[in-house]
Amino acid sequence: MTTFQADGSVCTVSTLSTEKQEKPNTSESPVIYLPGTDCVIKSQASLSAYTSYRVGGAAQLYIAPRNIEALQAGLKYARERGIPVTVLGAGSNLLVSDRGLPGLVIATRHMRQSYFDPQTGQLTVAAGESIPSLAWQAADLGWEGLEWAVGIPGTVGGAVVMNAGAHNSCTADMLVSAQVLLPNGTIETLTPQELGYNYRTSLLQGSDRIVTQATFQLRPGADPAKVFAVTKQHKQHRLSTQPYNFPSCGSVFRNPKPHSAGWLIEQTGLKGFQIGGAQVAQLHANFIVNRGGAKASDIFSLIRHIQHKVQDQWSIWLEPEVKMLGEFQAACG
Ligand SMILES: Cc1cc2nc3c(=O)[nH]c(=O)nc-3n(C[C@H](O)[C@H](O)[C@H](O)COP(=O)(O)OP(=O)(O)OC[C@H]3O[C@@H](n4cnc5c(N)ncnc54)[C@H](O)[C@@H]3O)c2cc1C
Ligand SMILES: NC(=O)C1=CN([C@@H]2O[C@H](COP(=O)(O)OP(=O)(O)OC[C@H]3O[C@@H](n4cnc5c(N)ncnc54)[C@H](OP(=O)(O)O)[C@@H]3O)[C@@H](O)[C@H]2O)C=CC1
Ligand SMILES: C=C(O[C@H]1[C@H](O)[C@@H](CO)O[C@H](OP(=O)(O)OP(=O)(O)OC[C@H]2O[C@@H](n3ccc(=O)[nH]c3=O)[C@H](O)[C@@H]2O)[C@@H]1NC(C)=O)C(=O)O
Repeated sequence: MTTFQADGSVCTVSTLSTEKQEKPNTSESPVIYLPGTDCVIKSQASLSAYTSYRVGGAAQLYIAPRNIEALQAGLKYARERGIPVTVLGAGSNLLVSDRGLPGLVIATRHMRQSYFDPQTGQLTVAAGESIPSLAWQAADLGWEGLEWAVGIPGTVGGAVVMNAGAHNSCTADMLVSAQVLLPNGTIETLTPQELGYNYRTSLLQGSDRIVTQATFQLRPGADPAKVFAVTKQHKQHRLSTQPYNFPSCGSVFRNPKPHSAGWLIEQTGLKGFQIGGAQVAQLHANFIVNRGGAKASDIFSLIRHIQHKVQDQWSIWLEPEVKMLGEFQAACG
């Protein structure tokens, strides 16, 4: 839903492309809410519905808060019970173990709100907003700066943590500040310098801070048709070079230097190689696609197989970009 204000600013609440429709609770079991909120706590919630790979076991407990108050209540709930917390955005860069995850899984994807401020050219967005949706909205408004983000099916929070990027731009380039929630429930505002950005990395990776909101500096006032054309061109380039027809996590490995991971894997002869339902994509060798019925363990085994084969041939150990959550075991033999 988009609201155009009299001062030219635009507020939007949108949906995510990795999201499946929530089914109404038709079972007899009572609905349990986080104390003091309308946020439902689900038990044994299958995480395959919440990751782009469409694999993974269940979360012991799962919540998807819509605002900071519910998120704070979730952290308090976990703290009081001494259970671990795992944060998901849209799950588009995750491999979740078939055994599932213990403790409380918090998905930020329902934390939605965006505000395009025409006075400052700044876009302030809640963590669960969809990055590709924002790219299309900015294009519609004639705001430059997010053309690169089209086709990256994640949330703002995930992009801030991963330093998501494409076409020689990345999240850190436009980020003004990120608001984060600490485990004790307090809020901090951090600058890009404090977040220690580098290629596909930030200090938020492996930290216990949760991104709740981000502000980006964009460039309003361009011709919408021009911004739209560049955005569309990036999307078309992606569709012709990356496999969007099967579930994936995007690039599995970070690019080493001097050769890209896709080139190294293709030169190792692994295109099309398959373990269970997991396959090295024919269109792009740095994508592993779920050809149907893949288990997380198939994808994990294929990741290890690729690492060993590339190491044998090129003496390079490829570092995964994908975040692996839960327990995995390398196949023996
Ligand atoms: C088809 C496809 C194409 C892709 N193309 C690109 C690309 O071009 N460039 C690129 O960079 N990536 C790409 N990706 C990968 C992925 O979309 C990005 O890494 C994205 O930024 C992940 O966002 P997410 O919300 O899905 O995060 P998730 O995958 O849910 O989480 C990623 C990490 O961030 C953490 N996290 C998520 N949200 C928060 C939060 N609010 N606070 C704290 N921690 C959080 C998680 O714990 C996890 O460690 C692609 C993926 C797919 C499926
Ligand atoms: N392989 C995988 O594992 C996964 C792939 N994907 C794919 O990632 C891709 C992300 O693509 P992307 O286009 O960036 O975002 P989406 O297709 O997800 O669209 C995001 C938003 O932008 C709007 N939008 C899309 N195209 C246009 C357009 N041409 N003009 C104006 N608005 C538009 C959509 O509106 P509306 O809803 O009205 O179309 C939607 O609100 C999708 O193709 C999705 O299928 C997503 C998840 C996993
Ligand atoms: C998809 C992701 O990000 C993508 C991002 O979308 C694109 C576009 O900017 O550039 C990076 O891909 P990439 O380096 O593989 O880009 P490409 O242009 O497709 O390939 C690089 C080079 O490898 C070669 N290549 C690629 C795939 C392949 O199967 N074989 C091959 O030889 C290409 O010919 C090209 O010379 C990002 N990947 C990484 C790990 O940095 C992601 O991070 O998930």
